Amino acid sequence: MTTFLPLVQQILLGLNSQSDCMSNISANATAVTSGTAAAASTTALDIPTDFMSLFTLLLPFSALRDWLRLVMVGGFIEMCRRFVFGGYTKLVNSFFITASFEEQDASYTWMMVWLSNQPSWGKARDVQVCTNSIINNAAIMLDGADEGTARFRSSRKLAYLPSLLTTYNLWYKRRWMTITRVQQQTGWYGSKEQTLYVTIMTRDHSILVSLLQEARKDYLAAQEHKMGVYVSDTSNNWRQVAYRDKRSMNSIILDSGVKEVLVEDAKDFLQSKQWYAERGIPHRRGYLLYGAPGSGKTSFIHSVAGELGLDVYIITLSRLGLDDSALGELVNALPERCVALMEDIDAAFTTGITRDTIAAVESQDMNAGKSVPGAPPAPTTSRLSLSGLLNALDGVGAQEGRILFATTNAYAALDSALIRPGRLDLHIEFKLASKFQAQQLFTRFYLPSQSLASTKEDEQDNDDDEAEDNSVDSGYDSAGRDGDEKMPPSPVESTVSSTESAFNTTPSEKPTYRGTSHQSRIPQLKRTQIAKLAVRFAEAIPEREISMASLQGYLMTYKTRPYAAVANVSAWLQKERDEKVARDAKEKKGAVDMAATAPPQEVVDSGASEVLSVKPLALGKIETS
Ligand SMILES: Nc1ncnc2c1ncn2[C@@H]1O[C@H](COP(=O)(O)OP(=O)(O)OP(=O)(O)O)[C@@H](O)[C@H]1O
Repeated sequence: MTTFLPLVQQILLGLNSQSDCMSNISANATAVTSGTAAAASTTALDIPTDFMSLFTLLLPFSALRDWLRLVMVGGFIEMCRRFVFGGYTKLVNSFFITASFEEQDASYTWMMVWLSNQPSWGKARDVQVCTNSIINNAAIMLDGADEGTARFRSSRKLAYLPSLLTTYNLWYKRRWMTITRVQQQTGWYGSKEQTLYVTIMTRDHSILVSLLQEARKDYLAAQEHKMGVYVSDTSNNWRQVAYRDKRSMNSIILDSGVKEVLVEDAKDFLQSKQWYAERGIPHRRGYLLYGAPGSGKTSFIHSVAGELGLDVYIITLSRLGLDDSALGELVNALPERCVALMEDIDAAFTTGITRDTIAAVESQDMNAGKSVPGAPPAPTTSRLSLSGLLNALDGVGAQEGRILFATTNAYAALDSALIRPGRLDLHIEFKLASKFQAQQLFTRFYLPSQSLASTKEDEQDNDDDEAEDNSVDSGYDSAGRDGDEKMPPSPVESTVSSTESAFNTTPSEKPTYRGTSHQSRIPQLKRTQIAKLAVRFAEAIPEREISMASLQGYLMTYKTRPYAAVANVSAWLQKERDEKVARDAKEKKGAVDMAATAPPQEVVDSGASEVLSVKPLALGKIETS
């Protein structure tokens, strides 16, 4: 500012003197020529109109010259500075390799797992502490040894994360390495994305490759008993939302052969990439699991994914904002080997209709062979079209190597194009529980945990068959004998405090209880006893009338009382039937009331009946019966 002031002053002074001079000349000329106004106006101030004349006008001012010199010298110095620093940065960078890991990409989690395995990272002095359960599995765990206390309390595990904007120094294969985590606003609903930058001092790319391989290996090792569950967010990116323990295949009880067929088929598919490529067949496989609600479709899919060691990507067709192109993008972004899961695939195109009404329409349709009034409305508000879904499943961009599982409770309502081989190759029906399933469920439910893993018969089982028929649940055999057997198990009621029982009793002494203890109720049954009870339980269960989920729910109320479970099952079944009759009557009445208030409706023509008609069984269809 101080540089400019003298310059401005000089320019103003110069202009004033020029203008004074001009006025004098003008005044003289006026006097000589008797002062015509026209003459005065023609001799106006000579204002420069181009750059050169402006430059010539300004050049005589010394301050301006100094200023120009300053600008040139300053510019030159700045140019040199940039050149030197730019060259230096380039030189330094040429000795480093930098990799960035976006939060929504799986590699970010790999790096977190890898970090958690680095001893030096555990000693970091500036960390972000986090209780997010997903990251917990991928960062330093603080309370891993605290499992015992966590069992009885709602507990969140603690983990260290690299602090934002802090640079950490580590050594990898004797190379210096820095790690920085930054967070940026993405602009969508204020959402933020995190990026991890890893810089390694090396010119050798194989070091980075080996780091990535190591990180992936660590991740897979950590995942051995776990399974990642991903869903798409509003920005249409896949996000890991859960990290679940794998569900054992043995815990799913289906009619014999069903599990084996599907698992063998899926394993064979994963190993046949070359076979598909040689024959020009897209390397994709689709399974449709259909049938009664609560028959184990979802549980089975999770179990299969665990068995195959694949993550599950849940595609929610009814997600807000999901249209054809978004679905296409999502499917294209699936990793090569994964399980994609579309639950209730029928619901994406039938709005305002419940499962029961679909089932009712199905049964009506199957009986009559044609459509009836009250058929489900045509797709209306969904932004997803059937053709969009079909394209996503097998369009050119559809990911190779993925296994698709779709579930539905309304098989007959599905379009034949959707369920044709190539899109959904194998159709498996899940029915209501058979006697066989009920028996297996009972057995698994009451077997002690250690026996669940073993397939061998307990060798000591044979000796106490006699006592079995006269037995009652052990809880009632002791203190709680007089208790109400229909009541679900109650929590521990003891006059002995937990501390007392833990520290003041010797192994020979047993704590004395006044009430009934949950602990004392746990039945100590042999396999043969359980097997006999299971047979009696299954005898009471009608074939294909109750879902496995309902049976499981019933057994849960008799968690530690197998004898009571068997004794009360008939009463429970009767209650279930009565409730169902009441529900059906209520629904029927609702439907009649609706029909009475609705405007007259035309009978749907054969076009609609095509959609609802029962489809011929596609190739590879399996029924669990
Ligand atoms: N065949 C089965 N074997 C073992 N458990 C089962 C079986 N079927 C259902 N269950 C139990 O019932 C519950 C519900 O099962 P699941 O959600 O898998 O049923 P679904 O067929 O997917 O139901 P929906 O069609 O309503 O989604 C789960 O807790 C599961 O453990």
